[in-house]
Amino acid sequence: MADEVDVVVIGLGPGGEDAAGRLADAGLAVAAVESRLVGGECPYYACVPTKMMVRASDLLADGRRVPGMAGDATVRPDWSPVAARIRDDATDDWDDKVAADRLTGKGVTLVRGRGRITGSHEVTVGDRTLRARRGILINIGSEPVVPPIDGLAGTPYWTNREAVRATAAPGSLIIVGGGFVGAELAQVFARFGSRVTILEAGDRLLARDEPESSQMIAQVFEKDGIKVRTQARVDAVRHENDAFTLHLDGEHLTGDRLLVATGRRSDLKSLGVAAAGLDEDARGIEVDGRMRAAPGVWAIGDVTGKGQFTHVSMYQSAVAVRDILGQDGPSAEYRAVPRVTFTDPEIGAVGLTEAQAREAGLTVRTGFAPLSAAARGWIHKVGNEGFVKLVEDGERGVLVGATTAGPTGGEVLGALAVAVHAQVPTATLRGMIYAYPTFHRAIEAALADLEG
Ligand SMILES: Cc1cc2nc3c(=O)[nH]c(=O)nc-3n(C[C@H](O)[C@H](O)[C@H](O)COP(=O)(O)OP(=O)(O)OC[C@H]3O[C@@H](n4cnc5c(N)ncnc54)[C@H](O)[C@@H]3O)c2cc1C
Ligand SMILES: NC(=O)c1ccc[n+]([C@@H]2O[C@H](COP(=O)([O-])OP(=O)(O)OC[C@H]3O[C@@H](n4cnc5c(N)ncnc54)[C@H](O)[C@@H]3O)[C@@H](O)[C@H]2O)c1
Repeated sequence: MADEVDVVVIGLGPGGEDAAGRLADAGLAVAAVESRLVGGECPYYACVPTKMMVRASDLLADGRRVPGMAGDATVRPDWSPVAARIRDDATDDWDDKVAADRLTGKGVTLVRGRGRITGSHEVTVGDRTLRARRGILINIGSEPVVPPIDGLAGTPYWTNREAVRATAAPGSLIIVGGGFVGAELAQVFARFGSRVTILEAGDRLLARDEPESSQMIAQVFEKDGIKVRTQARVDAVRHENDAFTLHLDGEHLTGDRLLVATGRRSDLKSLGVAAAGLDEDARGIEVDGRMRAAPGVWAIGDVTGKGQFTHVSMYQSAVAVRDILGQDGPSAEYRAVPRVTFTDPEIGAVGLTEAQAREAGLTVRTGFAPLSAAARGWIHKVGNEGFVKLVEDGERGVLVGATTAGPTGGEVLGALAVAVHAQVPTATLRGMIYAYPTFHRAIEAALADLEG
């Protein structure tokens, strides 16, 4: 006999965990199905542990910046406190008891195992069938993509999941993929002493960002001793005698560890979405402004393709919960999705890049200001790489995108995320007072550049 509830949540990433709790708080009977860890990728394998790594590598970098600025310092990297902090503070040794108890404490029925949609309003987990009176909320997230490179599958390569469990910084590390994961982890391990090489198939690092961001990070990485090869095509991978050998472009490259960071995808087939009337061969699940994917089916998080970020998953959770509870509220809006690459310097970005704005047919005007030319950048001196770039819809006189790169680029982004979200006229932004001497004062200089 089937267990009857109001809502079945499949997958407990940040959004699914949040939604299950909120729906239970609202008095609904909720079953939440999770095959791995309650909380999903972010707390155990992604955002939190990698940002602990970043924090540690930033400390090393600042220590190395002391000479010539503040005296002498000798920096001797040691990975063990980083590994211990990730194991003990961030992940409880990859044990989700605290999160699971928190959820069941709200009255949610936690069902461990892989959920499969087996009919309208029906989910099967092992030999258990769950019937959802109101519907199913899908939050299955995404899995690392592993490219079909000859020999790779049989080797002990890392994805982010193994990288965060590292107990030592490898002597040498080859990273395939120069996007978010590749860039953040390349710098972390390089600053802990690993010889790092990035192999990127495209023609630049961080290809989703402005070309100026790619150019800046390439220069920073060169100073960090990171080797970058773009337009790299790995033909084969071998693992012998504890070392990886990669064959590419007629050469070979060896390394102690290999990190595959080539993007992520969602497995719709094994979820059985066809039983809910959805296309199982699609890249993701299409949702409307209320997160509805089909009658009685909602989806949130990476699987929706609206930005693979925890804040998007959480934002969509609130929208889906409102709709499931029959409450009114604004529909989802993605005009101002913020994103931060936590390299040093950080690269904050929101909305459209210049190229995307042009592709959208807008009359684009841009403004650019390097941080080094701003008083705070000059004061900061070593480590002051960065800039502010603004993308304006010239016809409407509002910003549609912005990039803030610099020592606190992710924080400076806040101001411009508000501007893009609220469509604040650039004339109004120009009339503001920007505190002296802050990094965000470079916004004023970029606005002046935009005016020409
Ligand atoms: C290395 C790395 C660093 C990142 N850093 C950041 C960052 O700094 N900031 C940021 O905003 N984002 C970051 N991200 C992205 C972020 O981790 C994800 O966007 C975020 O986890 C949201 O994903 P989600 O809610 O879609 O689900 P996920 O976190 O992917 O969780 C989905 C859950 O569903 C479960 N599941 C899947 N299928 C089934 C099934 N059939 N039955 C039962 N359970 C199932 C999985 O086990 C998993 O626990 C990072 C990602 C990576 C890889
Ligand atoms: N700070 C953050 O918010 C943060 C940090 C890490 C990850 N994330 C999220 O996780 C997602 C996944 O990150 P990611 O870095 O894996 O993906 P990504 O899409 O950012 O980058 C993948 C890169 O791999 C390259 N690539 C693909 N196949 C290749 C091949 N065979 N050889 C060489 N290069 C190849 C691509 O050209 C691309 O540049 C991101 O989309 C992001 O949303 C966010």
